[in-house]
Amino acid sequence: MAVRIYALAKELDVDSKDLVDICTRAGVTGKGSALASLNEDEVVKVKEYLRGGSGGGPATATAPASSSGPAPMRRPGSDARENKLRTIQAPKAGRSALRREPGDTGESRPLDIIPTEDETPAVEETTPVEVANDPVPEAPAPTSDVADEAANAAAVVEAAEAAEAAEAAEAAKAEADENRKAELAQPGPLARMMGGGRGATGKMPVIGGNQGSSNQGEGAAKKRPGETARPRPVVKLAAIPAQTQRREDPRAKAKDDTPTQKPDMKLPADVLGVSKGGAKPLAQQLKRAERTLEAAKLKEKEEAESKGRGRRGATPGQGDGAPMLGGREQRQLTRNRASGKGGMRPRRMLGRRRKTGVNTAAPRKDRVSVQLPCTVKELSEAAGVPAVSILRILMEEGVMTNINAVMDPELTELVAADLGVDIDFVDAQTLEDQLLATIDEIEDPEESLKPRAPVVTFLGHVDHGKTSLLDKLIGIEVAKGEEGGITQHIRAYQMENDGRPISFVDTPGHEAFTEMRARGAGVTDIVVLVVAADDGVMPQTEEAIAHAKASGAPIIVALNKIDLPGVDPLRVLQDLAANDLLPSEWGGDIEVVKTSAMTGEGLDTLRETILTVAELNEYKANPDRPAIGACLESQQDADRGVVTKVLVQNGTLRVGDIVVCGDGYGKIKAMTNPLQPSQRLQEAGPSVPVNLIGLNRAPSAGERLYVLEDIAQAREIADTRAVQERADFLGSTGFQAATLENLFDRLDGVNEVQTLNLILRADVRGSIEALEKELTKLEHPEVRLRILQKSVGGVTEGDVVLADASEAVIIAFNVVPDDKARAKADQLGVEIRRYGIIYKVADDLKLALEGMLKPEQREVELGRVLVQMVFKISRVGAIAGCRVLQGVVERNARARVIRENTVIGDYAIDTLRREKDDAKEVREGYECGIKLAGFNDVKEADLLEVYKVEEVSRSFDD
Ligand SMILES: Nc1nc2c(ncn2[C@@H]2O[C@H](COP(=O)(O)OP(=O)(O)OP(=O)(O)O)[C@@H](O)[C@H]2O)c(=O)[nH]1
Repeated sequence: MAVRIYALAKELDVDSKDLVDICTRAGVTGKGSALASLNEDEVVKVKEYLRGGSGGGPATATAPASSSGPAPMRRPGSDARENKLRTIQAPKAGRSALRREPGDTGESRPLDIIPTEDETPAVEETTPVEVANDPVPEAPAPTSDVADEAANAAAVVEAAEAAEAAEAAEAAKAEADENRKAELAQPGPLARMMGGGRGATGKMPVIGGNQGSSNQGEGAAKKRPGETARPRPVVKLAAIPAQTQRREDPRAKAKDDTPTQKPDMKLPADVLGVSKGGAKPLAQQLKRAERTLEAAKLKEKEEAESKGRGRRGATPGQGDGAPMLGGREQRQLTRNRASGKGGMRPRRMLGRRRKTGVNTAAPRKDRVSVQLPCTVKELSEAAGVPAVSILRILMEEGVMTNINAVMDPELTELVAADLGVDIDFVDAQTLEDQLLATIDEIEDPEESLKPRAPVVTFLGHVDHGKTSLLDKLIGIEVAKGEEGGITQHIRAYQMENDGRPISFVDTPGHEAFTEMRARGAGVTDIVVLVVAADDGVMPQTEEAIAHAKASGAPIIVALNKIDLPGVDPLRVLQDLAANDLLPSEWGGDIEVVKTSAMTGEGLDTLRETILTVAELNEYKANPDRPAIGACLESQQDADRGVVTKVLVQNGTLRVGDIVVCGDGYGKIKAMTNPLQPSQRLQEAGPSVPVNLIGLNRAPSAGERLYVLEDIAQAREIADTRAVQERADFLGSTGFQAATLENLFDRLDGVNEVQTLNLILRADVRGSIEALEKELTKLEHPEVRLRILQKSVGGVTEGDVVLADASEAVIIAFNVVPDDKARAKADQLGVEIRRYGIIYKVADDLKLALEGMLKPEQREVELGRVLVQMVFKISRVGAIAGCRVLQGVVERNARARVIRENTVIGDYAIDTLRREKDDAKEVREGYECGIKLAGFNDVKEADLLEVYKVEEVSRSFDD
C-alpha cells in the first residue's frame, strides 16, 4: 500500500522534509514533496537505507557526523539529543557577539577538536544549515556505528593517555574542521535524525543518542578522572581522508544492508588496547570517555548556573547553542550609554538576572508565530522567554503591565526585536477556517461531474430594461410591481428551454453583483449586458462592463428597446467597441442580440445565444455531494421566520440538512421554488435557486452556504461570525475608547462633528446593505450619520426606546412599526420615518444633515460714508454727521472706521438718523447722523465702511 512521505516520516519520527531528501539519497527518485507517495518497495528501500546507516552503508557515507572526526568529540548522553533539529539563521549581531562555548571556561579539553566559533565563523554566521540543537556547537555527533570512527576514537583515547605528539592533534583538529565545514554545508540524513534521538528503537542508527551511544559509541575517548589538566592529546587521524572518499563511493552504498560495525581503519593494537583483537577493550574505552565527558559537561553546567553568566533563558535542554540574551544586554547597554543613563544600570540588570537562575520555560526559539492579539504570556510561551523578561522590556519602554496584558502588533514586534526573536503573526485558526476550508478544498472526481444549468446575471444601466427582459423571458411580470420602477431585490429563477434549464439572477445593480463576488460567491457564469438602444452606453453601463470583465464571465449584449422609434443601434455598437466589446458582426467575440422586452423581439435569439455559450463552456457540478451555495438575499418573514434565497452552486441541498451561512445557521425546515413560493421542494441540485426556511439569522447576500454534519459546529461558526461582525460594526460606527488625546480634542472643541443617529429597519438584508451604501455617500467633515442598529424586520418597541435614549431617527424601509412600537414612539416623541425607495431615504437624510451644518457667515458690503462733522452730545456721546458716498447705510449694519487708510475699529451702528428721525436706511448722496456703539472718538474725515453679516445655509454641494 502506498504511504505518503509525511506519514512515513511520522512513523519514523523524522522530519518529513528530511525524509524527502533521504528518499533521493536512497535512490527513490521523483519524490519532490512530503505529499508524494511511496510504494511498498520504496518504503522498504528507504528503511533499508536508513538501517544501512548503522552498518556503514550509504547512510554512513553521507552522515556528516562521520566526518566530524573522532567519537570523543560527542558528549554521549547529552541532553541536546532530545532537542529537535533546527535551522540556524544568521544570528543577530547582538547575540552572536556574546555567544560562548563551554570550552571557554578555561579548562583544557584534551579531546576537543571541535571547531570553536572563532574557528568557523563563516559557517556559523552565514550559512543556514541544519544541525542538531546541541548546547555546544561542537562537531555533530559521531555515527557511533561507524567502525572507523570508533577506531579513531580509540586512537584518540590512547593518544590522550599517551599524551604525545601534540602536532598530530593539531593536524587532526584542522582536518576535523574541514570535515565539519563540509558536513555543515551538506548535512546527511543521519545527522538530521540525530536530533530525533532514534536510538531507542534499535532500528534506526542512533548517533550520539543517549542509548545509542552506549552500545555503539562506546570506546570514545574520554578523560580519566583527574586528568583534566593534561596536555592536548595526540590524535591519529591518518585514515580520515580515505574515509571521506569512501563516503562518496557509490559502491559503498551497495553495502548498505551489512550492519557491520567493524572498523575499516586499521589501528595499532596499542591504540585499541588489545593484544589479540576484540571489541571489548574498545567499548570500555569509549564508555569511560563517555562518562568522563558527561561528568565534565555536568560540571560545566553547574558552574555556568552557579556563576549566572548573564545568560537568560538557558535551559538544560536548550543549552549553549541557544541564542544568548546577553545580546540584548549589550544593546541596552549601548542604548543606555547613548541616552546618557549611565553605566550602573546594566550591572544591576546582570545582578538581577543572576538571581533569576535557570529558566524552566519552553526552549527558546529564534522564530515564533503568534496569533493576534497577543498577550505577554503567550509571547513568553511561544518564544521560550520568561514573562518577566518581557515585562521588564515593556517597563523600560514605559509600559507597566501584567502577563495577561494584550499587546498590539507594534509593541509585540518591538518586544520580539528586543528579545532577538523573529516574529510572524498568524490569523487565529477558527473552526470555520479548519472546517470550511476543507470543504472548499474537496475536489470532485471527473466522473462525478454532471452538466448543470448556466447561471445568467443581467447587468446594465438603470431603466435599460433588465427586469423587463427577464420577466419576458420567464413569462412573469415583476417589473410592473416594483416600487418606483427600481429593482431593489435580487431575484433568481430557473426556467426550462426545450428541456435545457437556465438560471437567471436579476440584481438591483452591478454593485450588488460585485459585492457578492467580493464575498467569494462568484455565482455568475454568463453576464447579459442590457443596453437600451435609445440611451446607448451610459456611465453605469461602463461600470457594469468593468464588473462583468472583472468576473471573467462571458458577456452577451442585449441591445434592448429596439422597438423604440428613431433608435440608432449602430451608435451603440460603436460605443460597445470603444469599451473593448467588439461585436461579432464586426469580427469581435461579443454576441449582440437586438431585443425588445415590449414586443418580445429577439428573445428567442437571446435564449439560444445563452444556451450556446453555456454549451461551449460545459458548466458541470457534482450533484452527489453535500451542497455548497451562495445566499442571494434573505429576509425576516413574520410567519415563516428567516427566508433565505440561495443558489446551489455544487452538490444537492436537501430538507433536513444542517447548514451555516454567514452568521446564520440551522436545519432546513422547508424549501420552495422562488418562482412559485407555494411549490415545496425536497431537494435542489446545482444551479437551482431556492428559498429556504430554517436559518436563525438572516445572512448577507453573497455569504457562502455550507452543509455540515454537526449542528453544534454550525452554531459555533455562525456565533463566532456574529460576534466578529458585531465587533466590526461597533468599530466602524466610531465607538471609541476614551483616550487623553480625544479628551483634549473634545475640550478644545476640535473635531466637533454633529452626528445624526439612525436605527435602520428593513425587509431584507439586501435593502440594509443598499441603504448603508447610499448613506456612506453622505460624507461631510462636520456632520455624519451613525447607524446605531440595523436589522431585518419591523420596528419594535426596543428600537423606539433606543432611539429615544440616543436621540436617533428610525428609518423603516418597507416595514412598519408594531402597535407597541407605534404607541411608544407617540409617547416618547420618537420619529419613525417610513420609506419604500432607497434614493428617497438618502435624499431626506442629506437634507437633514445639511440642516445640521453650521450656516456660513458672509459679509455683504453696503456702502461707504464720509464723516463731515462730529457732534458731541453729553449723555449720548459722539454723533458723526456723514454723507453716504456710495451704496447705502442700514441701521443694523456694522461699520469699519478707517482713518488715514488704516482700520482703527469695527463697531455696530447704534443709531442712524436722517435729519431728526430714525431711519432704517440712508441711500447714496444723502446726509445722515450715525452713532457707533461703544466708540466716541470718531473724527472728521474718518471713512466708515458699512457692511452687514448674513448667515447663509450650506449644502453638501458647496
Ligand atoms: N419601449 C420599451 N420599453 C422598455 C423595454 N424594456 C423596458 N422598457 C421600459 O423601461 C423601463 C425600465 O424598465 P426596467 O425593466 O424596470 O429596467 P431595469 O433596467 O430593470 O431598471 P432597474 O430595475 O431600475 O435597474 C420600464 O418602464 C419598461 O417598461 C423595451 O424593450 N422597449
